[in-house]
Amino acid sequence: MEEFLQDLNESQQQAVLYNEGPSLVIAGAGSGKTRVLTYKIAFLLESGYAPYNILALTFTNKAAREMKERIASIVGGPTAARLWMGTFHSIFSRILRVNADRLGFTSDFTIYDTSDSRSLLKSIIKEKDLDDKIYKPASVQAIISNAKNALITPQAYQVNKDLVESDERAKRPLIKDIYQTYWNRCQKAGVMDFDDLLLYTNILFRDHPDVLERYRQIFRFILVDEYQDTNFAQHLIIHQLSKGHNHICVVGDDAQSIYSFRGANISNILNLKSDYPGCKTFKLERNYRSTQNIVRAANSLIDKNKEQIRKQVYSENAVGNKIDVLSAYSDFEEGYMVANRVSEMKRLSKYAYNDFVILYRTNAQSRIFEEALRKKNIPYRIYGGLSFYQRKEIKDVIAYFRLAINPHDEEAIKRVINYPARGIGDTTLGKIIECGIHNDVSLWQVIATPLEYTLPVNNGTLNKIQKFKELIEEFIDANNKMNAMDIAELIIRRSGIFTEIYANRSPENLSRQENLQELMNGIQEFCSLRQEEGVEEIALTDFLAEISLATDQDEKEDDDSDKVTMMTIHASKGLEFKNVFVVGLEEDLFPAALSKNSERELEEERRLLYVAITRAEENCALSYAATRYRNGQPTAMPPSRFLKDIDPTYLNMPSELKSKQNVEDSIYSFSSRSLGMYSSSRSSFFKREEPVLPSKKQDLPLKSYSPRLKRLDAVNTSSVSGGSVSITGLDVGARIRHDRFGSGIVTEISGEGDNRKIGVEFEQVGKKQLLLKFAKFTIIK
Ligand SMILES: Nc1ncnc2c1ncn2[C@@H]1O[C@H](COP(=O)(O)OP(=O)(O)OP(=O)(O)O)[C@@H](O)[C@H]1O
Ligand SMILES: [Mg+2]
Repeated sequence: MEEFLQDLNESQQQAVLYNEGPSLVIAGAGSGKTRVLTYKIAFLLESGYAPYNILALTFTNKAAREMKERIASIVGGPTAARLWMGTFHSIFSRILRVNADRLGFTSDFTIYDTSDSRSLLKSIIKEKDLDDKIYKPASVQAIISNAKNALITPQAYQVNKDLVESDERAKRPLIKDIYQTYWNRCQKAGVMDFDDLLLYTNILFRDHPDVLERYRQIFRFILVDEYQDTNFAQHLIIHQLSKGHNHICVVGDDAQSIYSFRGANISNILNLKSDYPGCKTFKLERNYRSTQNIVRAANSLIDKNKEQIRKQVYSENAVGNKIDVLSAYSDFEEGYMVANRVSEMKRLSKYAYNDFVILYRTNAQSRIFEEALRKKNIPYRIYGGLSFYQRKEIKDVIAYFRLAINPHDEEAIKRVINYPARGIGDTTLGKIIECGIHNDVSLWQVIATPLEYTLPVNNGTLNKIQKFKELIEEFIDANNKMNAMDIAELIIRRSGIFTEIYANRSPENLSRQENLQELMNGIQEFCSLRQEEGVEEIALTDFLAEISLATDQDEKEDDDSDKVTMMTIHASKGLEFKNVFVVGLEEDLFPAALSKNSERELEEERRLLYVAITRAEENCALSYAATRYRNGQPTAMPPSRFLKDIDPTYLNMPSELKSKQNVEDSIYSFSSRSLGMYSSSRSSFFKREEPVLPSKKQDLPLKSYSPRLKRLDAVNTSSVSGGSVSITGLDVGARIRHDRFGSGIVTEISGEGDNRKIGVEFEQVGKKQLLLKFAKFTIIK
């Protein structure tokens, strides 16, 4: 047996070694499922599979990168680099680009994020003169998204009796028309939304058997992590691709299925056996992550769910501390309690800030913790929320980027046709849209040839439209000739955004300037990484493809400085931290108010808490507040029913819950007393401040959003760039430290001038060629 398999226990080894047919590893949290998948890939490579014949799908890009690094340390970097490894969306968008013509798209299609899709739906609802209180854009979006994930196209939707009748009962009979219009508009604009990436992949494979056959030949072995959160569209893609060879291994935990609102279907894993006859199941029972108390507490919680595959999970780690239940009078106090604990634990133990995570049910809860941590000077980072690429000034610039690549992109046109202001108002835009619909062409076609489509505007307006058209054409032209960095700068300057944002130094503009700078840093970093690997010309398209598919967890991945992490529980899937705070354990928040009507949804909320608790290695605390500001009002919040689902043997309950014997009693007493207590009996230490409205983005400390900026600064001061300085001590045999690849030994130096390269054998990622002109590293003596 390969030596590296010694890192696994016996049941894990069996799962890795089994190779005679489809297999499923189903096991509780922290039992090494991801580890099994990682080692299985390494094992397949060692047994002769070529890396480009292995497809491995993960839930986030970050997870893919981490897995790749681990595999690289076993089989070497270059081999690991050639694996097909990534999220469903990133892998299948690559495949769609290559085969776009089969679907009536070009390979330059752009991608609508959730807010672009919502904005298009809003326009459509308005154009159709529908009431947006009945046809709520968010609900319509969810219905269309569900339909797409169930592989129901608009044509199929029209004739699907169940769906049509259900819409009629809900007095929204025109959803089917909205869906059809939305579909046509995306096609005209040459864009795909996130759900389309999966839907079109399915259509591609269904309608083009030769393409399916080609990818079946390529993907000789398929592995999927977190299978419990796949939806029907993903499940089917995998099923199609693995048919024939049946070389497939999926891992998952039904108790951690938490994405049903995105169409994830727990039955995909429960019914795997019927889809893959002969599928062999492996169970892993030993948890390596957490203390015994944490594992037992989590087991006792999930035990209350009816729908589940029963599992034994045990830990042989230390018994550990009980889970602390922290009771606060208010959300504000909850923030302080957690912040105080963090500093105390850090002071008393060996912990770094990185060892702490605060997990919440909804993004909005982060503000109160930010405030408390900031006051105590505790550094933190937030994942998710208003992501960097969702900020206005960034979306504006990216809209121009998108137009340089695909001028038909409707949402991008709408966003910037009059930004910065160029006298093309809403009325004119309305006419352009109408004209496009009337002639069945894209907005860009109308803009490019307004006379051909008899756009009803005066000559002054025609002139302005002409100027906008010339601007975009200039960008398209430049995009064909320039690299990503230069075209980005050209766009920012020529579009007028630069003048707009650098017009003055108002605090708002300063923050926008920093964001623009940060965007440029991001592009620069993206380019230098590729250049170091020898890719000379990096196109804007490559950068855009990369950022269009970022997930909540991916955003700040480069920031490895010492900070407390905050994120939603959804984003924490698969991760682990020494100390975990799960906050806001209150009725109507966790479980969420809407989930309380159905047992099924309540079970999903319970699984969510199971996921949260099982992120903890050493300590876990659960907190709740008796009152919370909601919709600008202090609102009484009874403690969550889930607190009583956990076996009290593993909990340190606050005395008020203990004395009442059970939480249920206290649910009632809490609601009646809490408001009075809120104002009268608070200690002065937790002085209440004015209720604060959700913080504006510029209130947030910029640093927590600027890991790239920081990183680049760090690189500039501590390392050398081979192109501009003559480097003494850089010889074959020299030891260097590279910012990203870690340390390694120079094995060769070749080339002249701009083409001068070094070959480096890195400890972690194996051999790499670096172009000296771009490479950034330090020579270690
Ligand atoms: N055989 C083993 N020996 C030592 N450590 C192990 C072993 N198996 C797993 N671990 C460690 O236990 C932790 C949990 O493993 P892993 O993340 O693979 O679990 P998982 O089942 O994927 O968890 P989750 O359900 O949360 O995704 C990791 O830190 C991993 O390195
Ligand atoms: Mg895992």
